[in-house]
Amino acid sequence: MLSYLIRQSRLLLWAAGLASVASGICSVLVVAQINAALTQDDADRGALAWRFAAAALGAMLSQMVASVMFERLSQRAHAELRRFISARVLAADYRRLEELGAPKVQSALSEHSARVADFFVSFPTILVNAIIVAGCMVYMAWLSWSVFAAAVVVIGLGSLGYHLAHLRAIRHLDTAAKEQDRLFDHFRSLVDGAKELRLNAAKRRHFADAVLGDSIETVRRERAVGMSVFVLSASWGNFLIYGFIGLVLFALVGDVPDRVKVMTGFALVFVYMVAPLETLLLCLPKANLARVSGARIDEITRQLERIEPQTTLATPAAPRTFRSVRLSGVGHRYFHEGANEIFALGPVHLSFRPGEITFLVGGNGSGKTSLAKLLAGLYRPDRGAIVLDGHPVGDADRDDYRQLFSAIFSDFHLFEQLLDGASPDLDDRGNRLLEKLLLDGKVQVKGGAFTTRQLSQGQRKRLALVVSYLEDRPFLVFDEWAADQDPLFKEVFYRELLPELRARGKCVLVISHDDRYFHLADRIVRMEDGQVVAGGDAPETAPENAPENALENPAAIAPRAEAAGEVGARGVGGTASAANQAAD
Ligand SMILES: Nc1ncnc2c1ncn2[C@@H]1O[C@H](COP(=O)(O)OP(=O)(O)OP(=O)(O)O)[C@@H](O)[C@H]1O
Repeated sequence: MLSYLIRQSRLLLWAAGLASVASGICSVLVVAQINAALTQDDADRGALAWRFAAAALGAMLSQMVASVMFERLSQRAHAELRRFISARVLAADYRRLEELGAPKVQSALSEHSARVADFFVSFPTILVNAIIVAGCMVYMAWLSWSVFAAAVVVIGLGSLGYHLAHLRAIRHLDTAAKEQDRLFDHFRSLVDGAKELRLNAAKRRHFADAVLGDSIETVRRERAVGMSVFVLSASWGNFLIYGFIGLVLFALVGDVPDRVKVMTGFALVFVYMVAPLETLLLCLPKANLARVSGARIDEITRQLERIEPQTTLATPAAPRTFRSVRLSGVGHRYFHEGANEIFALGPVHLSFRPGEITFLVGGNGSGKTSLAKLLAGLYRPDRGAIVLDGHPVGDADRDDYRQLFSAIFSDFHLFEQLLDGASPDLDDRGNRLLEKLLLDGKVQVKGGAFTTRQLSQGQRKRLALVVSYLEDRPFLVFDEWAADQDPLFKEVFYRELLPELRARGKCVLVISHDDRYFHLADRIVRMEDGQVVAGGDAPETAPENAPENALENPAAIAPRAEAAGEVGARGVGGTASAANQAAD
């Protein structure tokens, strides 16, 4: 990731790097002028003063340019990373995203990207100080080769110690980065579970001490150990420098010519070099943290690798239609790592056609929502195929296929904006629907956005229904939509809205536990333990040669529902309407 960003900003990085090099060189020149002024009696002091002033000015200007450029690089890297991760998340296979979980994505978007961006801010510090140290070395070599050779040995030893320490530190920083993803999950629980934590003091204490506390502590401990190792190795480097100054002053500089100049030069250079070297050694861990974070982002985004190309349909595309959607032996498996068990859904054989209302019923955990996700193309089938108008839906066209659907799952999300592209009558249509759903006193659509989302759960679900209506897709999926509605609105939903959708030719899949309304369905599909036990197509009647519109042959459907013991399961069209009237 880091190398990708570096490649992306190569030009700017080069320019900023050159400015840093210039700043480093100017700083060394300043020291050289100081040394000359201190030790050369016969020097032209006027020329020396000019050179000193030029070097100081050059150091300041190049430092300014480099810092501004690196700041821009850092901001650009941060934005680039956020765009890159968001794009990966948007394009990711939904199931993979579900498996990865929100906290990891959150931590990649926030902390890890901030660390990587930080690297670009610390980069000039590293570069400038590295140049100063290198320049000082060159100056020392110019003063005396033999002493310089000794300096190289000392610095070599320091670097070796630093490298060994570095390997150890990285291990701890890695552990901290992984634990931090879990910590983000706990942070979410702090807010999402606020009610539960307030209602149960023992649970709150356990969460604070054992769960959240442990996680915070692990991150603290691992990061503290990792960073301490770095800091200790920096101090070891410092000690080597002081040792070396002593060695030069009291042992190495023998009777060389210009003894005073060499000794003063070395002492001056070393004292001058201590601060940059120290900064360098302290900044390197930041670069390593950035590397660890970059690797973590890589790992997270690799798991989000896109499998399917995204649709090229423009957002306000005309609503598509379909003649039939058939699940032909489709199946999906969840592997539960902790419990080491598998939940297997299917193989399911089911057909859907426009103008048909199907109720999907069954006990908790029987697989209704999973089947709805499979049907809507959110999950790739592990087996079998989804056949749209006689053509199997593959990876290449699954995103297109999904555009047939509008779904309200129980964990639905309400966006503030309707996100339906600019449409002059969007507000009007939205407000008319709000009126129809008795929400006009609470919320309005203005400028393509809801004026508020601070509503009760049932009201929020009605807002989601408004969004669904506005999307005007041919296939609607309602996952226990009515569960949070009051009896009055349940009536409106089952007896008015659903028939109205059917009359408009919509295909509707309703997941429901409201058995008093089951008789209003055209067909009831029952699930048990991941299998369709009633209302599905028989595998042998599923193939392509089944009548394209089974609605023309309601008898083909009704007996299956009845066979499943669904009291009141009806045929479709006129039959259902008559049944409804009778029930009313
Ligand atoms: N995101 C998931 N990750 C792993 N396993 C899952 C996931 N969602 C569901 N499952 C598994 O699939 C089974 C069926 O879940 P599903 O939500 O499809 O049932 P459901 O019939 O809709 O239940 P309910 O009526 O309670 O909403 C669950 O028992 C669970 O083991």
